[in-house]
Amino acid sequence: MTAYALEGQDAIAKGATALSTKGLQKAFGSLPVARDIAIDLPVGARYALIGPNGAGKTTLINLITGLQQPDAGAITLGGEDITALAPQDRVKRGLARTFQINTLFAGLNPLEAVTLAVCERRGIANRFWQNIAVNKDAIEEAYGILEKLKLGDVCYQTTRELPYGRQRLLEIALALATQPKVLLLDEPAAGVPQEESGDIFEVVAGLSDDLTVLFIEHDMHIVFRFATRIIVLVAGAVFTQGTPAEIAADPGVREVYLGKRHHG
Ligand SMILES: Nc1ncnc2c1ncn2[C@@H]1O[C@H](COP(=O)(O)OP(=O)(O)OP(=O)(O)O)[C@@H](O)[C@H]1O
Repeated sequence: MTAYALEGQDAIAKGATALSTKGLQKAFGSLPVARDIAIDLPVGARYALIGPNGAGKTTLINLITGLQQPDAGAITLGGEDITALAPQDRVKRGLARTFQINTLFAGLNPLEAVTLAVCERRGIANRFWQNIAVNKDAIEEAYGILEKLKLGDVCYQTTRELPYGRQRLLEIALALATQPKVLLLDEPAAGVPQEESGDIFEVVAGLSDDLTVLFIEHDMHIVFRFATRIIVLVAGAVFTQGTPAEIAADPGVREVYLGKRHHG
């Protein structure tokens, strides 16, 4: 076996599909919210998922992460079928999403919070409070993540005192502590002043080429600036997908947004 093949067992090869869904179906009572959804995200993608309110964007993320179970269809991560796995087992295999920082993390500083998340991944979280010195490697890894997220300069400040945009970046840092291959971001700049939301996406765009990112965003300026490809969801189904230029020129997409315009 070549060295490349050995590496490939753990890393998803470049040019390969990182995440895909096939025939994904979900209904809440009589309301179908996922209708035969088939998407493929190649390794290193920076894809946007857009669509009018209630189109089913968050539901699709919930189905992919395992927070909700599909009625039919399959989800594969790096070629492995993960449809039946619990959310935490999907995280272990390299699927991460962001969550709003909880009150525990708000009282810590970013270095403590991300170190704790790194220790959790390494299975040494119970030692975290006992002897910080034994966690030197974890602290270094956490600091490296914070630097990537441009949070190195505030790593000792209490999280709840950080500007909101920086708290949102910390949420991404916490997700990166799980060493994901695929990162799902549901409106990562929500609540951040519009002039600062580009900074968050700038940081996301600059993350490793090996990391695959799918983000939901309502601000079309941001979507067209940062997405390499756009998937348009309407009424639970993929309406169309394409490059930003293709989507911008698509009269059908324009109609969806102008006809039912809620955002940007
Ligand atoms: N747990 C649930 N039970 C019943 N209906 C739900 C549930 N979650 C979502 N829905 C409904 O499913 C539809 C899709 O919701 P979803 O949040 O996935 O849309 P969205 O595209 O993310 O919307 P938005 O842009 O407003 O966040 C909506 O009509 C919503 O009211």
